[in-house]
Amino acid sequence: MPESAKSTLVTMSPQLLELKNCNSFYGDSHVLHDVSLDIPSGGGVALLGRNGAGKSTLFKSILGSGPSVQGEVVFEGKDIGRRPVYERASLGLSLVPEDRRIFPHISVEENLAFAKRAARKGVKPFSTAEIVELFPMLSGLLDRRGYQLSGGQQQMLAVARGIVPKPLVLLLDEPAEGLAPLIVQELAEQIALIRKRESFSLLLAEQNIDFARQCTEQVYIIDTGRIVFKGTWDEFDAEPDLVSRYLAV
Ligand SMILES: Nc1ncnc2c1ncn2[C@@H]1O[C@H](COP(=O)(O)OP(=O)(O)OP(=O)(O)O)[C@@H](O)[C@H]1O
Repeated sequence: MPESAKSTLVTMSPQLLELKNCNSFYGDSHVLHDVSLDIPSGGGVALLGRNGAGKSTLFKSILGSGPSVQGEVVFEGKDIGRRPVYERASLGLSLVPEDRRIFPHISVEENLAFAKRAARKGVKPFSTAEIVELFPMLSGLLDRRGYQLSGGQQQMLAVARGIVPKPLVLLLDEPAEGLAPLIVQELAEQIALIRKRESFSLLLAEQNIDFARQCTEQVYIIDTGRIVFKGTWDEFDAEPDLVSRYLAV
């Protein structure tokens, strides 16, 4: 291998998305403190933390959709921290927010069709048939309007909509919140399966540890706006007091 190629390999980052020493503020309120987080290409990362710990603020800091951020948001090696939210989304970042935000007065099929507009240039989004194959729960619901769906069906639709544009990074903010255990299990299996078939990266904010474990390989814990743990699930399990210290309600 030529020397120049070797040095490129050495300096190339294996991370697709990185937050580097980010401090985020709502006005005078300092919410994220020196947060650094890496999402490897094709990797799955869970972000665990109690209510108010800063999970949604971290997502908004990645997308540039709320707090003011000091520090770097690096995507494919470039600092995108000064770019507007629509430009960051068009790079392949897809957020499924905590409140789902599906359109209540149009059909499931129309909700999915709408999401195709978020596909990157040159990328063919998933067709409705492909999405139904990935999310069998949505078959038979295509004509229903958003408001006619149960909470679990709405969440499936929200996650499906996030996947339609074939993102490079899917950002899922507490998708299991408020769902019945059976639906949570189905959602976990779908996400794990889709991750195996499609090679996108995942950042998953959750309070449901079992759900997060099924969908990801790495774990971060955030507490009062600071990252207090980073490791694999095995490393997480080796420190059982993490749960009582940072995650118990
Ligand atoms: N728009 C805002 N203006 C001011 N403070 C905010 C705003 N949004 C969130 N906060 C505060 O920032 C802190 C972190 O909130 P954040 O929503 O990021 O937490 P979270 O971990 O996502 O929790 P939850 O699951 O309850 O949404 C909290 O103290 C919250 O009150």
